Amino acid sequence: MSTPFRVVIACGGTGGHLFPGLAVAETLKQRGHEILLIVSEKSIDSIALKAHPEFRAEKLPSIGMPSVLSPAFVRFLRRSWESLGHCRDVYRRFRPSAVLGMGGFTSTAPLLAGRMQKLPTFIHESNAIPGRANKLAAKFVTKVLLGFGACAPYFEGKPYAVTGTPVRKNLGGAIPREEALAALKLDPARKTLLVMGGSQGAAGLNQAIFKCAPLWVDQPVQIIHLTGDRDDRLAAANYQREHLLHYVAPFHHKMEEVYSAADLVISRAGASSLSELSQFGLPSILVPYPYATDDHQTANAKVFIEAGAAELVQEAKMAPDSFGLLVTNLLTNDRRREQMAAAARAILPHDAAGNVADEVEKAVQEAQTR
Ligand SMILES: CC(=O)N[C@H]1[C@@H](OP(=O)(O)OP(=O)(O)OC[C@H]2O[C@@H](n3ccc(=O)[nH]c3=O)[C@H](O)[C@@H]2O)O[C@H](CO)[C@@H](O)[C@@H]1O
Repeated sequence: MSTPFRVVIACGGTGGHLFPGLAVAETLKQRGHEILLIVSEKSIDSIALKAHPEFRAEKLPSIGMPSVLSPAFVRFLRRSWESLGHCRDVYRRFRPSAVLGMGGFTSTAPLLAGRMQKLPTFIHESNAIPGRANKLAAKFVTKVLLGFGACAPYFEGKPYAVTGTPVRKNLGGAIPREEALAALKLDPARKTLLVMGGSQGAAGLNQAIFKCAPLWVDQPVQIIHLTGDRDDRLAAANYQREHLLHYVAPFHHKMEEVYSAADLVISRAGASSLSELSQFGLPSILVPYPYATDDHQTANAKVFIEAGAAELVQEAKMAPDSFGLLVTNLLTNDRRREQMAAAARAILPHDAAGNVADEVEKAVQEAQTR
């Protein structure tokens, strides 16, 4: 246990930065440290923070970096400069001992201000291909923390540690399968297929699954489909017509229920989803979001494929017959699913939030004894 100190965590802009950042904040707070969150002016940040009144937070006017040739680039520079000044003011009062940036351009000014004060500074990159803001910040931070070891070559020559991507704390642990199925009003005698997009669903994936559904009708299969905002009614109507037992929701809050009920998962390959599949030890078929920056979801998925934890299917190649057959083959092959589940469990470091907190504590202790 280290002497309490103050940490800035810059984690605004998207759920992908916010939720892992909040998980680290909770862990550091439990260890007695004081936290200041720096977020963006976006509404998602304010909504997420409402659930965490225990943390102080500052908002920054940073925006994403446009092309250097775009007229918006001047505005970007002005806002970044204002953000840097604001961070320096805030640090004068808060007196942090370390700064952690979870990615995105809301992190850049806080990290730079930390660097100017010669504090230990960290970025966390949750994807297998880094985002632009992290590539830029890597040039001046003390250490890079990674969700996937596969990302390390992008930060050549830089000290790094593979911590995993922190999973939000309000995600409970596994519950007994029967209990989870009862909560979802599903049948314990059937195999359960869980279909999920990212935090906002996945329209393309939904359509592809609807086309496959008729193939599973005569089998002891049921489906949990988390559709996102738009397709829930369509999904329920589809499965009713096919007489396929189902639980459909646009968004499910108690993800531990659906993970504990599932025998096989069809999912996008976002960093948090993959961390959770590893934590719950679930076999999966990964269908990367085709328009993700630099196709980073395919790179994320490949980590699972190479470890034998998942199958990869690109959305454009999701032909109903072959995809339906792949699902059936996996659902009827218990041994293969068990092997995939064991591989999923072993693939990522668990307690990622604890690992990130350890790195921060270690660096602050070193800085204090110097
Ligand atoms: C489309 C896109 O570019 N997505 C990116 C976005 O993640 P995005 O937020 O889309 O996806 P993630 O897989 O990282 O996270 C999804 C989260 O939503 C939760 N969930 C989902 C469905 C539901 O009904 N209930 C629920 O709680 C999951 O438990 C998980 O915690 O940022 C990630 C981190 O940079 C990237 O890896 C993703 O590629």
